[in-house]
Amino acid sequence: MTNHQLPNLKSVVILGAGAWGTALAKLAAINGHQVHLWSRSDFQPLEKVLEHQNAQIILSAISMKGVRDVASMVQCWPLSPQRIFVTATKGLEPHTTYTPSQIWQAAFPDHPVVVLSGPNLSQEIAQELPAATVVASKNTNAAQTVQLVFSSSRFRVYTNPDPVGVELGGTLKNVIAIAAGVCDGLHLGTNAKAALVTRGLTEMVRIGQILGAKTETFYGLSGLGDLLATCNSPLSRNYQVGYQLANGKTLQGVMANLPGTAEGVNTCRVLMEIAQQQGIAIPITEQVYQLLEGEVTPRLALDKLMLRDIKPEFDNFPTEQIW
Ligand SMILES: NC(=O)C1=CN([C@@H]2O[C@H](COP(=O)(O)OP(=O)(O)OC[C@H]3O[C@@H](n4cnc5c(N)ncnc54)[C@H](O)[C@@H]3O)[C@@H](O)[C@H]2O)C=CC1
Ligand SMILES: O=C(CO)COP(=O)(O)O
Repeated sequence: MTNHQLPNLKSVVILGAGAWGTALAKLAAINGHQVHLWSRSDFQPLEKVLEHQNAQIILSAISMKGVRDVASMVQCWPLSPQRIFVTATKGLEPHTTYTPSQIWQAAFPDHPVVVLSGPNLSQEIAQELPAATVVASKNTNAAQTVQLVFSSSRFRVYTNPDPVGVELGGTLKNVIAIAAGVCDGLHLGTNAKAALVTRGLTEMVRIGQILGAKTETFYGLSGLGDLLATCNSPLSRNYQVGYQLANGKTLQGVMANLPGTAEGVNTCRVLMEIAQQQGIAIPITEQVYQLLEGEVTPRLALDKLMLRDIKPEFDNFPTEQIW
């Protein structure tokens, strides 16, 4: 499929007019689609927007803390099952440990749900710098429809059949990005950063396997790709949290001045719940958690990671096949 087909223009409602919702609205509008960007401060109530707009695609770029409330609000309005939901949120719900797409799918069991996630720092996309992303769904037609809506010469969109894996890549890397910010804030060097990001990816795969993701997905754009972008850019709010903590700021002080949402802070807490329930080792996440809770200093967190028991690099390495 190419994105040079005759335009099949859609009506798109984007929920959440933060940095990411606004950038995505611009991408769809540039392609000629009819876009309504809704936020809770909109002069029109949500039900009026859904009624008047007759949206074929409803995309949520709401931060994690608001997803369930907004999904409940949308549920109050009758929608035919052809309407496609797209979720672009990168987070996990506390206690239920649901991903955003699981919340949308539970609220709308008869509708296709598509996850949109990738290395997509919104400021770069708003400047029309080139980027790529992934749209993932169990419903291939729905994923391809969303692919066409957003694809352009500036935004390359791939499909993927593993929505949980794509969603978790974007969510789990936020915690590693906080650690990467600490690493840079402490000026630990390139070797340390490479080790941290690589072991971070191992940790993401380990959690993903427990939560039903396909391992291969973590080596694609929505996993490794987003990990590299977020761990290497001061544009990332999660990276900024770590960087500023390493420079002696308090979490409260950092969060008060942060432009927008750093989902990694809450995701880290949810991951600790999952690790305790499932008995899996997530040492980097654990140190980020202790740092966020004020239980360790950045330097002590580093020492605790470096002085863990020595072990093989991989848990189940098939040595006989290698030698
Ligand atoms: N900014 C970025 O570069 C990217 C962000 N994301 C993800 O997209 C999500 C949103 O991020 P941003 O737009 O940057 O955050 P933001 O903080 O700029 O915007 C969040 C939006 O959610 C809305 N919201 C929160 N709770 C709500 C509620 N209860 N009811 C109605 N609206 C509510 C806010 O009003 C705001 O419009 C996050 O999960 C983030 O991880 C994903 C890719 C890129
Ligand atoms: O997810 C993002 C880039 O893909 C945005 O990262 P931050 O939320 O850390 O700014």
